[in-house]
Amino acid sequence: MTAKLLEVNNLHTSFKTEDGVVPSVGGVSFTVGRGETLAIVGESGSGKSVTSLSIMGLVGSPGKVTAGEIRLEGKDLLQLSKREMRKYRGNVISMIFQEPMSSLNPVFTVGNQIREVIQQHRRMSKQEAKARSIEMLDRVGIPGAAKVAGYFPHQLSGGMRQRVMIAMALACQPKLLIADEPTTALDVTIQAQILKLIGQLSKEENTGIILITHDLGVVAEMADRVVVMYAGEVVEEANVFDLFEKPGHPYTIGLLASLPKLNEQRERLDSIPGTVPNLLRMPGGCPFHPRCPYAQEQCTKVHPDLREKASGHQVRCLRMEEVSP
Ligand SMILES: Nc1ncnc2c1ncn2[C@@H]1O[C@H](COP(=O)(O)OP(=O)(O)OP(=O)(O)O)[C@@H](O)[C@H]1O
Repeated sequence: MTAKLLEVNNLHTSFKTEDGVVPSVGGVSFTVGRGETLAIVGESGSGKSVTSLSIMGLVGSPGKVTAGEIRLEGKDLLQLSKREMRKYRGNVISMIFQEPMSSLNPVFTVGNQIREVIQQHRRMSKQEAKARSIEMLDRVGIPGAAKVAGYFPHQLSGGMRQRVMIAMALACQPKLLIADEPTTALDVTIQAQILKLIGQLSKEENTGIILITHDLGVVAEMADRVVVMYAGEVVEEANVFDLFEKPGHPYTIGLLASLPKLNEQRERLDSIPGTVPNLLRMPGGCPFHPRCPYAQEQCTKVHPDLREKASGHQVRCLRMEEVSP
């Protein structure tokens, strides 16, 4: 059997702070296949971004990956030198961030910035790389790509800047694309266009995608499989249909209840009471128990393992058998 495109095994990433060591990611495992879209969902602070930065090799001091494996086509990225990792980034693995303005350089034209990425990783003349950058701008649906290549980032709208970021991220045909809240900063119609574009380009190139979002509507639209994170751990993993139809973790059920449904008029949406725990002062037992309507005494004492609910569907809950949506 050939290795999965990406295998993350028991990843631990923590930050040293004045108050103590923050265990942001505490033993996360998942896989992404070629051409597959895996969504990682969870409230703010659940560890989604730190997981993706760990994969990119971009966790900076005071953060550190302290244990685990991140295998891309079988090769453990955590064993690569900084120099080797730079060859992977932007090339084999790319990332699209929420706010393109913070990733684009304001003093260079967008065409130059895409060309630079291409030339960093491919043996191409300046002319060839320039042509490729215009071709990429065209592919992401930017009208008048040759002209726009000469624009500076501030001359473009938010949606156009995000298209430029996608063009840049895909210019070297990465095998894995990490999209961290790629559309949160955009208005709803542009969001839909950008998501469609990412989906379409990944299908054409068989790119694996990790989509990080707290928007379950986006998950339903885009994902093949879903990982739900809570307090730095995976609490549920399932294919997108099972997750929506037969959620097994009370936290997932809470997230789904906060999703507006079509043809349903409600005064206000349900949200999960309470907040994500402070990782420095985690409650004993199951980290979700203080907010969980199913919690019993055992939940305050025993930390649950992931268990199989059905084939390909895992849940980290002691009371999984009693939980129903
Ligand atoms: N530089 C840092 N120093 C200390 N703690 C950090 C740092 N970066 C992240 N953390 C902590 O790691 C935890 C996980 O953060 P992360 O950004 O991965 O969450 P997230 O699920 O992506 O949230 P969001 O949706 O808000 O981006 C948080 O408790 C956060 O406070």
